[in-house]
Amino acid sequence: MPPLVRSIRFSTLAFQLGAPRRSSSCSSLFPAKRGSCRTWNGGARNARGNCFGRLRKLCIVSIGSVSSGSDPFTLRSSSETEGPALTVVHALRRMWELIADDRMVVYIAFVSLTVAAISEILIPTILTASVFSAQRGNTVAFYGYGRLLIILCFISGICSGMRSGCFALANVTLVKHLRERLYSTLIFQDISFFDIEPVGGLTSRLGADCQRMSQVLANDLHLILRNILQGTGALVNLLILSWPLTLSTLLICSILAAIFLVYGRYQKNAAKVSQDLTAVANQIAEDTLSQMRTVRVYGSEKVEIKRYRQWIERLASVGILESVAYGSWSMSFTMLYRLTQVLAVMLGGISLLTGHVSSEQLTKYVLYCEWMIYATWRLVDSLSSLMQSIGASERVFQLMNLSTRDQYLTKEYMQLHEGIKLPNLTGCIEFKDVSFCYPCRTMVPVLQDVNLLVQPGNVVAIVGPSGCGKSSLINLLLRLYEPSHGLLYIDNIPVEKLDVRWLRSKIGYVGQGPYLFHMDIKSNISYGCSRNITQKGIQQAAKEAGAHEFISSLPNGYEAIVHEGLLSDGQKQRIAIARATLRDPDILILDEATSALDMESEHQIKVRIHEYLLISLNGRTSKQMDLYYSALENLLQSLCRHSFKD
Ligand SMILES: Nc1ncnc2c1ncn2[C@@H]1O[C@H](COP(=O)(O)OP(=O)(O)OP(=O)(O)O)[C@@H](O)[C@H]1O
Repeated sequence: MPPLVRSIRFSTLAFQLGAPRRSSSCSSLFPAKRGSCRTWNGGARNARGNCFGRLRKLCIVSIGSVSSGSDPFTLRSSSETEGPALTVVHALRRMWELIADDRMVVYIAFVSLTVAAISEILIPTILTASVFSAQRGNTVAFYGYGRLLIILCFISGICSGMRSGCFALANVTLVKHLRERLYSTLIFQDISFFDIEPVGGLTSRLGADCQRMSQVLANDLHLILRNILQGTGALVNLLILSWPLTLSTLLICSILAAIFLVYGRYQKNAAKVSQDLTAVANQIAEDTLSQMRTVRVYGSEKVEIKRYRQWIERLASVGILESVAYGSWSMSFTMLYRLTQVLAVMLGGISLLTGHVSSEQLTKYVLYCEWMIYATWRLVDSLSSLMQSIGASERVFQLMNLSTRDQYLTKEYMQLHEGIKLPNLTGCIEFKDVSFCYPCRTMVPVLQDVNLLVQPGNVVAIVGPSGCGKSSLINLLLRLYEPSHGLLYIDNIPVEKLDVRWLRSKIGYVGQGPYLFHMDIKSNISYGCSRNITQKGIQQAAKEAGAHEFISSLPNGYEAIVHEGLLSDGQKQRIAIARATLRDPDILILDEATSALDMESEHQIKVRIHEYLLISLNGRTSKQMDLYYSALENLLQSLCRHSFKD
């Protein structure tokens, strides 16, 4: 039996703008200033004459909240106010937790790093010894040192390779886990979260920010550890050679570290501001590029370029400040680095002249001095890069810290809370004194004291002016939001007690926007359907929604990948209808589901819903059937926007 005509018990809520007057059955449905609405239920028949033109939903993505807090000149980020600043230790601990299953690679990397650093730090000593053994004419020692140098070169080369490879591997794992965890957290967020978080910002966190964080293991951390080891080795050797000379080098290194502390903090803030600004710029670009037709038709290309430029200019301002800071840091570093070399030669030369050190010791000293300052430079450079990565990670961790929506709360985030699953759903829906306002606009009541009863097998059309709250009723029924006050019952059970996934699997929903996923048509039709679906079943659903013909004419038929421009809005809507009916739902919700269809297609859908109802009402008395037909007729007329003009 075709899915569309198979269901026995169902309620249809069909939504269409219409009569702007209050009916007795929903006298308290909407606040007076929002306009009135009418619940069409069985006997109500004259909705048609009172229908008036509809206004489509306008979605404005506000970026003000994201952008205003990001000040490129003081380098203060909006996210600073959202909690205590993330410390390096805390960020590293979080990353360590994320790669819990792949720590072996990191351990191998650490061992390789240590062996490579030790073998490298021995090289100046052996190098000096081999040169001076040659000077003394000690051939045996010279060749011995030579062999040792070759072995050390091999060891350091092999271990360095293993170190870099293993850290890079750990890095790939880290990015994968980061994105996976962040994506899972975002997917399970409350719908109201997406009302306030711009999608462009979130994709930027998933893309650019996670990638920036990946530098932590692959570059920053491994270079930091390597240079700490090499610097410490150089320091020990210097102390053995001459502690007064070492102290002078240490003094310069301390000045370098102090300058870095200031610079590093600045870098961290700059990274955060850059990430925020990039997220806003991405959001604008995404907004504009996805609405290209509107932009072209309204000739607002230049306005859009200006809007985008405004943000990339701010981003560039931050970049300029960062460059100035980096230049100042480089200048200080180079001056101090050269000063160390001069000091080493001057102080070392004086010590040599006074006979405190030998020429061999002085050579070793100069080599280790060079080594130490080089290690300090690489260390602070990597630390500054680490600061940037930590800055970028702050918002990512904030998002990852968001708790999962209550509905889904369980031990493991992928499992759902166990609620009631009824053996049979009759489809009795009741709104009892329901009031509602959206969490992001708590001062604006959308629904007030709504009372509505939909009996099993009934078709109910809710009509009312645009923005009066029809879709909001559906949002509550689908449990996308919770009522601020009152209760919603399905089969006399409060909806919050029902298993949310089970409930949704019983509902077929066709929304206003014909949105399809970027996957093949077959998968789009069977999307979210838990029962076993055959190709035949999919085709049957498509036939009933009037979609089979145009799908078959596509080059790859049901395998064709949906992309922008492949299908018209009406065709997309028919696929969405096929998706809803394929589920064989107990409750079917059509929220302006045929708005993009032509008159003929709409008529076909009308006929099929008619057939669907006939099967549903099988076995009822003729009186009920008559009442039902007349009610259905009115509903279908209100569904058919073309018939309004007749
Ligand atoms: N996600 C949201 N966040 C905040 N307010 C919202 C949201 N969705 C809708 N609203 C507001 O709630 C009110 C009711 O919107 P709703 O979409 O339910 O109206 P509607 O009757 O379905 O309108 P239409 O017929 O134009 O689709 C509107 O004022 C709208 O601005």
